[in-house]
Amino acid sequence: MNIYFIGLGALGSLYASKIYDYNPSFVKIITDERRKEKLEKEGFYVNQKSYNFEYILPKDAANVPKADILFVCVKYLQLENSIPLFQDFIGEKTKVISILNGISSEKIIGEKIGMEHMLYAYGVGMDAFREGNKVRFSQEGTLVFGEKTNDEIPASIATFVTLLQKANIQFKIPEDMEHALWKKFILNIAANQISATLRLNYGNIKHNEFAQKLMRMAAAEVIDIANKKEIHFDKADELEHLIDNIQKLADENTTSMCQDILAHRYTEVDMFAGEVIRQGIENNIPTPVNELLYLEIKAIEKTF
Ligand SMILES: NC(=O)C1=CN([C@@H]2O[C@H](COP(=O)(O)OP(=O)(O)OC[C@H]3O[C@@H](n4cnc5c(N)ncnc54)[C@H](OP(=O)(O)O)[C@@H]3O)[C@@H](O)[C@H]2O)C=CC1
Ligand SMILES: CC(C)(CO)C(=O)C(=O)O
Repeated sequence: MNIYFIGLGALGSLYASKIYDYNPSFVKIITDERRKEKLEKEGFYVNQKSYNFEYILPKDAANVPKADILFVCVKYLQLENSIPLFQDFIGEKTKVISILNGISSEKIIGEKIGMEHMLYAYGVGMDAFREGNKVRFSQEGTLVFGEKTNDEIPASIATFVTLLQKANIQFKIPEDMEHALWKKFILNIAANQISATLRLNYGNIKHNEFAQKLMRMAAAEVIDIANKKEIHFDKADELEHLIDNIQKLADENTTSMCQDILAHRYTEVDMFAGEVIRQGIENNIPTPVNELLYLEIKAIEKTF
Protein backbone atom coordinates (compact mmCIF):
# COMPACT_ATOMS: atom_id res chain seq x y z
CA MET A 1 0.00 0.00 0.00
CA ASN A 2 0.99 3.62 -0.46
CA ILE A 3 0.33 5.57 2.71
CA TYR A 4 1.45 9.19 2.46
CA PHE A 5 1.62 11.76 5.22
CA ILE A 6 1.92 15.51 5.24
CA GLY A 7 2.85 16.92 8.65
CA LEU A 8 5.38 14.91 10.63
CA GLY A 9 4.39 16.30 14.03
CA ALA A 10 2.96 14.73 17.17
CA LEU A 11 0.09 12.90 15.50
CA GLY A 12 1.56 12.43 12.02
CA SER A 13 4.62 10.70 13.43
CA LEU A 14 2.54 8.52 15.77
CA TYR A 15 0.70 6.95 12.81
CA ALA A 16 3.65 7.08 10.39
CA SER A 17 5.89 5.25 12.88
CA LYS A 18 3.32 2.52 13.59
CA ILE A 19 2.82 1.80 9.88
CA TYR A 20 6.58 2.05 9.24
CA ASP A 21 7.19 -0.50 12.01
CA TYR A 22 4.84 -2.87 10.18
CA ASN A 23 6.24 -2.21 6.69
CA PRO A 24 8.65 0.68 6.00
CA SER A 25 8.01 0.58 2.24
CA PHE A 26 4.37 1.63 2.76
CA VAL A 27 5.22 5.06 4.19
CA LYS A 28 6.22 8.29 2.45
CA ILE A 29 6.34 11.74 4.03
CA ILE A 30 5.45 14.65 1.74
CA THR A 31 7.29 17.77 2.71
CA ASP A 32 8.98 20.89 1.35
CA GLU A 33 12.69 21.49 0.56
CA ARG A 34 13.41 23.31 3.84
CA ARG A 35 11.82 20.69 6.10
CA LYS A 36 13.27 17.78 4.06
CA GLU A 37 16.81 19.09 4.46
CA LYS A 38 16.32 19.55 8.22
CA LEU A 39 14.69 16.12 8.71
CA GLU A 40 17.41 14.32 6.75
CA LYS A 41 20.13 16.17 8.64
CA GLU A 42 18.73 15.92 12.17
CA GLY A 43 16.73 12.67 11.94
CA PHE A 44 13.41 12.00 13.60
CA TYR A 45 12.66 10.18 16.86
CA VAL A 46 9.41 8.64 18.13
CA ASN A 47 9.53 7.40 21.72
CA GLN A 48 13.34 7.57 21.47
CA LYS A 49 13.52 5.27 18.44
CA SER A 50 15.14 6.76 15.34
CA TYR A 51 13.07 6.67 12.12
CA ASN A 52 14.55 6.90 8.68
CA PHE A 53 11.43 7.90 6.75
CA GLU A 54 11.38 8.43 2.98
CA TYR A 55 10.81 12.14 2.37
CA ILE A 56 9.29 13.26 -0.93
CA LEU A 57 8.71 16.66 -2.49
CA PRO A 58 5.71 17.86 -4.52
CA LYS A 59 7.85 17.65 -7.67
CA ASP A 60 8.28 13.87 -7.07
CA ALA A 61 4.54 13.30 -7.63
CA ALA A 62 5.09 12.27 -11.26
CA ASN A 63 7.57 9.53 -10.23
CA VAL A 64 5.74 7.79 -7.40
CA PRO A 65 2.38 5.96 -7.31
CA LYS A 66 -0.69 7.91 -6.26
CA ALA A 67 -1.53 7.57 -2.56
CA ASP A 68 -4.02 4.94 -1.44
CA ILE A 69 -4.44 6.81 1.83
CA LEU A 70 -3.13 10.30 2.47
CA PHE A 71 -2.98 11.51 6.07
CA VAL A 72 -3.13 15.28 6.56
CA CYS A 73 -1.50 15.96 9.93
CA VAL A 74 -0.62 19.67 9.89
CA LYS A 75 -2.12 22.25 12.20
CA TYR A 76 -5.11 24.41 11.26
CA LEU A 77 -3.06 27.53 10.40
CA GLN A 78 -0.80 25.43 8.11
CA LEU A 79 -3.63 23.72 6.26
CA GLU A 80 -4.27 26.15 3.37
CA ASN A 81 -0.56 26.28 2.47
CA SER A 82 -0.14 22.51 2.65
CA ILE A 83 -2.89 21.59 0.16
CA PRO A 84 -0.91 22.50 -2.99
CA LEU A 85 1.97 20.36 -1.70
CA PHE A 86 -0.07 17.13 -1.54
CA GLN A 87 -2.69 17.71 -4.25
CA ASP A 88 -0.69 15.98 -7.01
CA PHE A 89 -0.35 12.75 -5.02
CA ILE A 90 -4.11 12.24 -5.16
CA GLY A 91 -5.44 9.82 -7.75
CA GLU A 92 -8.92 8.69 -8.61
CA LYS A 93 -9.05 6.18 -5.72
CA THR A 94 -7.12 8.09 -3.06
CA LYS A 95 -8.85 8.59 0.29
CA VAL A 96 -7.75 11.48 2.47
CA ILE A 97 -7.79 11.32 6.27
CA SER A 98 -7.55 14.71 7.91
CA ILE A 99 -6.44 14.13 11.46
CA LEU A 100 -6.93 17.76 12.41
CA ASN A 101 -9.20 18.43 15.35
CA GLY A 102 -12.35 20.46 14.88
CA ILE A 103 -15.25 20.16 12.48
CA SER A 104 -13.99 22.19 9.52
CA SER A 105 -10.82 20.67 8.00
CA GLU A 106 -12.57 18.03 5.86
CA LYS A 107 -14.62 20.72 4.14
CA ILE A 108 -11.60 23.00 3.62
CA ILE A 109 -9.60 20.20 1.96
CA GLY A 110 -12.60 18.72 0.13
CA GLU A 111 -13.41 22.04 -1.52
CA LYS A 112 -9.95 21.97 -3.14
CA ILE A 113 -9.56 18.27 -4.04
CA GLY A 114 -13.17 17.02 -4.24
CA MET A 115 -15.28 15.78 -1.33
CA GLU A 116 -15.36 12.26 -2.84
CA HIS A 117 -11.77 11.81 -1.62
CA MET A 118 -12.52 12.77 1.97
CA LEU A 119 -13.05 10.51 4.93
CA TYR A 120 -14.05 12.14 8.23
CA ALA A 121 -11.55 11.51 11.02
CA TYR A 122 -9.94 12.42 14.31
CA GLY A 123 -7.59 10.92 16.87
CA VAL A 124 -8.64 10.62 20.50
CA GLY A 125 -7.11 9.33 23.73
CA MET A 126 -3.49 9.95 22.77
CA ASP A 127 -1.07 12.18 24.67
CA ALA A 128 1.45 12.79 21.90
CA PHE A 129 3.95 15.51 22.71
CA ARG A 130 6.42 17.02 20.26
CA GLU A 131 9.65 18.90 20.90
CA GLY A 132 11.40 19.69 17.62
CA ASN A 133 12.30 16.38 15.92
CA LYS A 134 11.33 14.26 18.94
CA VAL A 135 7.85 12.94 19.71
CA ARG A 136 6.79 10.94 22.71
CA PHE A 137 3.51 9.39 23.73
CA SER A 138 2.40 7.05 26.49
CA GLN A 139 -1.11 6.51 25.12
CA GLU A 140 -1.56 6.06 21.37
CA GLY A 141 -5.34 6.50 21.51
CA THR A 142 -7.80 5.59 18.78
CA LEU A 143 -8.14 6.65 15.17
CA VAL A 144 -11.84 7.33 14.60
CA PHE A 145 -12.76 7.59 10.94
CA GLY A 146 -15.16 6.72 8.18
CA GLU A 147 -17.61 8.07 5.67
CA LYS A 148 -20.33 10.38 7.04
CA THR A 149 -22.45 7.37 7.95
CA ASN A 150 -21.15 3.79 8.14
CA ASP A 151 -23.54 0.83 8.31
CA GLU A 152 -20.66 -1.53 7.69
CA ILE A 153 -16.98 -1.16 6.75
CA PRO A 154 -17.08 0.80 3.48
CA ALA A 155 -15.47 -1.11 0.57
CA SER A 156 -13.33 1.97 -0.19
CA ILE A 157 -11.34 1.42 3.02
CA ALA A 158 -11.42 -2.36 3.49
CA THR A 159 -7.71 -2.86 2.60
CA PHE A 160 -6.70 0.03 4.82
CA VAL A 161 -8.66 -1.47 7.71
CA THR A 162 -6.69 -4.71 7.32
CA LEU A 163 -3.47 -2.70 7.42
CA LEU A 164 -4.54 -0.95 10.63
CA GLN A 165 -5.18 -4.33 12.22
CA LYS A 166 -1.80 -5.68 11.11
CA ALA A 167 0.01 -2.53 12.24
CA ASN A 168 -1.72 -2.77 15.62
CA ILE A 169 -3.37 0.64 15.34
CA GLN A 170 -6.51 1.03 17.42
CA PHE A 171 -9.37 2.33 15.29
CA LYS A 172 -13.11 2.81 15.34
CA ILE A 173 -15.56 3.33 12.48
CA PRO A 174 -18.67 4.86 14.05
CA GLU A 175 -22.08 4.53 12.50
CA ASP A 176 -22.69 8.27 12.76
CA MET A 177 -19.40 10.04 12.06
CA GLU A 178 -20.86 13.55 12.32
CA HIS A 179 -22.02 12.85 15.89
CA ALA A 180 -18.59 11.42 16.72
CA LEU A 181 -16.84 14.53 15.34
CA TRP A 182 -18.98 16.81 17.49
CA LYS A 183 -18.26 14.65 20.55
CA LYS A 184 -14.54 15.18 20.01
CA PHE A 185 -15.15 18.88 19.31
CA ILE A 186 -16.88 19.23 22.72
CA LEU A 187 -13.81 17.71 24.40
CA ASN A 188 -11.35 19.96 22.53
CA ILE A 189 -13.33 23.13 23.23
CA ALA A 190 -13.04 22.29 26.90
CA ALA A 191 -9.65 20.61 27.36
CA ASN A 192 -7.53 22.42 24.77
CA GLN A 193 -8.71 25.94 25.50
CA ILE A 194 -8.73 25.73 29.31
CA SER A 195 -5.35 23.95 29.43
CA ALA A 196 -3.93 26.57 27.08
CA THR A 197 -5.21 29.67 28.88
CA LEU A 198 -4.25 28.31 32.31
CA ARG A 199 -1.14 26.41 31.10
CA LEU A 200 -2.21 23.18 32.77
CA ASN A 201 -0.90 19.72 32.01
CA TYR A 202 -3.15 16.65 32.29
CA GLY A 203 -2.04 15.99 35.86
CA ASN A 204 -3.10 19.51 36.88
CA ILE A 205 -6.50 19.13 35.20
CA LYS A 206 -7.20 15.79 36.89
CA HIS A 207 -6.96 17.39 40.33
CA ASN A 208 -8.34 20.88 39.80
CA GLU A 209 -12.09 21.26 40.29
CA PHE A 210 -12.00 24.94 39.24
CA ALA A 211 -10.42 24.13 35.87
CA GLN A 212 -12.88 21.28 35.43
CA LYS A 213 -15.80 23.67 36.08
CA LEU A 214 -14.46 26.05 33.43
CA MET A 215 -14.14 23.12 31.00
CA ARG A 216 -17.77 22.18 31.55
CA MET A 217 -18.90 25.81 31.04
CA ALA A 218 -17.12 25.98 27.67
CA ALA A 219 -18.38 22.55 26.61
CA ALA A 220 -22.00 23.35 27.56
CA GLU A 221 -22.18 25.99 24.82
CA VAL A 222 -21.11 23.51 22.13
CA ILE A 223 -23.62 20.94 23.35
CA ASP A 224 -26.41 23.55 23.10
CA ILE A 225 -25.39 24.30 19.51
CA ALA A 226 -25.17 20.62 18.58
CA ASN A 227 -28.61 19.91 20.04
CA LYS A 228 -30.07 22.88 18.14
CA LYS A 229 -28.60 21.37 14.95
CA GLU A 230 -30.24 18.05 15.89
CA ILE A 231 -26.93 16.34 16.59
CA HIS A 232 -28.22 14.95 19.85
CA PHE A 233 -26.27 14.87 23.14
CA ASP A 234 -27.56 14.33 26.66
CA LYS A 235 -26.08 17.49 28.16
CA ALA A 236 -25.93 16.38 31.83
CA ASP A 237 -24.40 13.03 30.91
CA GLU A 238 -21.87 14.52 28.49
CA LEU A 239 -20.70 17.11 31.04
CA GLU A 240 -20.50 14.55 33.82
CA HIS A 241 -18.21 12.31 31.75
CA LEU A 242 -16.16 15.07 30.10
CA ILE A 243 -13.17 14.75 32.44
CA ASP A 244 -13.05 10.92 32.09
CA ASN A 245 -11.40 11.48 28.71
CA ILE A 246 -8.16 12.69 30.23
CA GLN A 247 -7.88 10.38 33.24
CA LYS A 248 -5.56 7.92 31.44
CA LEU A 249 -3.28 10.52 29.85
CA ALA A 250 0.22 11.02 31.27
CA ASP A 251 0.25 13.73 33.97
CA GLU A 252 3.27 15.54 32.48
CA ASN A 253 1.85 15.79 28.95
CA THR A 254 -0.61 18.41 27.81
CA THR A 255 -3.08 19.20 25.02
CA SER A 256 -1.86 20.15 21.55
CA MET A 257 -3.07 23.73 22.11
CA CYS A 258 -1.22 24.09 25.40
CA GLN A 259 1.89 22.74 23.63
CA ASP A 260 1.48 25.54 21.10
CA ILE A 261 1.16 28.21 23.77
CA LEU A 262 4.19 26.92 25.69
CA ALA A 263 6.25 26.88 22.48
CA HIS A 264 4.98 30.37 21.50
CA ARG A 265 3.28 29.05 18.34
CA TYR A 266 0.03 30.52 17.07
CA THR A 267 -2.84 28.22 18.05
CA GLU A 268 -5.88 26.60 16.42
CA VAL A 269 -8.28 28.90 18.32
CA ASP A 270 -10.07 29.92 15.10
CA MET A 271 -11.24 26.35 14.52
CA PHE A 272 -12.22 26.00 18.20
CA ALA A 273 -13.74 29.07 19.94
CA GLY A 274 -13.84 30.91 16.58
CA GLU A 275 -16.03 28.17 15.11
CA VAL A 276 -18.23 27.99 18.24
CA ILE A 277 -18.84 31.75 18.07
CA ARG A 278 -19.74 31.51 14.34
CA GLN A 279 -22.04 28.54 14.90
CA GLY A 280 -23.57 30.26 17.96
CA ILE A 281 -24.55 33.27 15.86
CA GLU A 282 -25.95 31.04 13.11
CA ASN A 283 -28.01 29.00 15.56
CA ASN A 284 -28.97 31.77 17.94
CA ILE A 285 -27.14 30.27 20.94
CA PRO A 286 -25.16 32.61 23.24
CA THR A 287 -21.48 31.69 23.57
CA PRO A 288 -19.99 34.11 26.18
CA VAL A 289 -17.49 31.59 27.59
CA ASN A 290 -16.02 30.83 24.19
CA GLU A 291 -15.96 34.53 23.33
CA LEU A 292 -13.88 35.15 26.45
CA LEU A 293 -11.59 32.19 25.69
CA TYR A 294 -11.17 33.40 22.10
CA LEU A 295 -10.06 36.86 23.26
CA GLU A 296 -7.79 35.45 25.96
CA ILE A 297 -6.01 33.11 23.56
CA LYS A 298 -5.67 35.83 20.91
CA ALA A 299 -4.30 38.17 23.61
CA ILE A 300 -1.72 35.57 24.67
CA GLU A 301 -0.70 35.03 21.01
CA LYS A 302 -0.18 38.80 20.67
CA THR A 303 2.66 38.55 23.19
CA PHE A 304 4.65 36.05 21.03
N1 LIG B 1 -0.89 16.33 19.73
C1 LIG B 1 -1.95 15.60 20.07
O1 LIG B 1 -1.91 14.82 21.03
C2 LIG B 1 -3.21 15.69 19.28
C3 LIG B 1 -3.36 16.54 18.18
N2 LIG B 1 -4.53 16.56 17.47
C4 LIG B 1 -4.72 17.43 16.29
O2 LIG B 1 -3.89 16.96 15.25
C5 LIG B 1 -3.51 18.05 14.40
C6 LIG B 1 -1.98 18.05 14.31
O3 LIG B 1 -1.50 18.35 15.61
P1 LIG B 1 -0.03 17.98 16.11
O4 LIG B 1 0.40 16.71 15.51
O5 LIG B 1 -0.04 18.14 17.58
O6 LIG B 1 0.77 19.20 15.43
P2 LIG B 1 2.35 19.42 15.26
O7 LIG B 1 2.59 20.89 15.30
O8 LIG B 1 3.09 18.56 16.22
O9 LIG B 1 2.61 18.85 13.80
C7 LIG B 1 2.33 19.54 12.61
C8 LIG B 1 3.46 19.19 11.68
O10 LIG B 1 3.13 19.62 10.36
C9 LIG B 1 4.33 20.14 9.78
N3 LIG B 1 3.97 21.00 8.66
C10 LIG B 1 3.30 22.16 8.68
N4 LIG B 1 3.16 22.68 7.45
C11 LIG B 1 3.77 21.81 6.62
C12 LIG B 1 4.00 21.79 5.23
N5 LIG B 1 3.54 22.78 4.44
N6 LIG B 1 4.69 20.77 4.70
C13 LIG B 1 5.14 19.77 5.49
N7 LIG B 1 4.96 19.72 6.82
C14 LIG B 1 4.29 20.74 7.38
C15 LIG B 1 4.96 20.89 10.93
O11 LIG B 1 6.31 21.19 10.66
P3 LIG B 1 7.02 22.48 11.38
O12 LIG B 1 7.08 22.18 12.82
O13 LIG B 1 8.33 22.53 10.68
O14 LIG B 1 6.14 23.67 11.07
C16 LIG B 1 4.78 19.87 12.04
O15 LIG B 1 5.81 18.91 12.02
C17 LIG B 1 -4.06 19.31 15.05
O16 LIG B 1 -5.27 19.70 14.43
C18 LIG B 1 -4.33 18.89 16.49
O17 LIG B 1 -5.37 19.64 17.07
C19 LIG B 1 -5.55 15.70 17.76
C20 LIG B 1 -5.46 14.83 18.82
C21 LIG B 1 -4.31 14.78 19.69
C1 LIG C 1 -8.15 15.01 23.25
C2 LIG C 1 -6.83 15.75 23.26
C3 LIG C 1 -6.88 16.77 24.38
C4 LIG C 1 -5.73 14.70 23.53
O1 LIG C 1 -5.82 13.58 22.70
C5 LIG C 1 -6.58 16.41 21.94
O2 LIG C 1 -7.29 16.19 21.01
C6 LIG C 1 -5.49 17.41 21.75
O3 LIG C 1 -4.55 17.46 22.54
O4 LIG C 1 -5.60 18.18 20.77
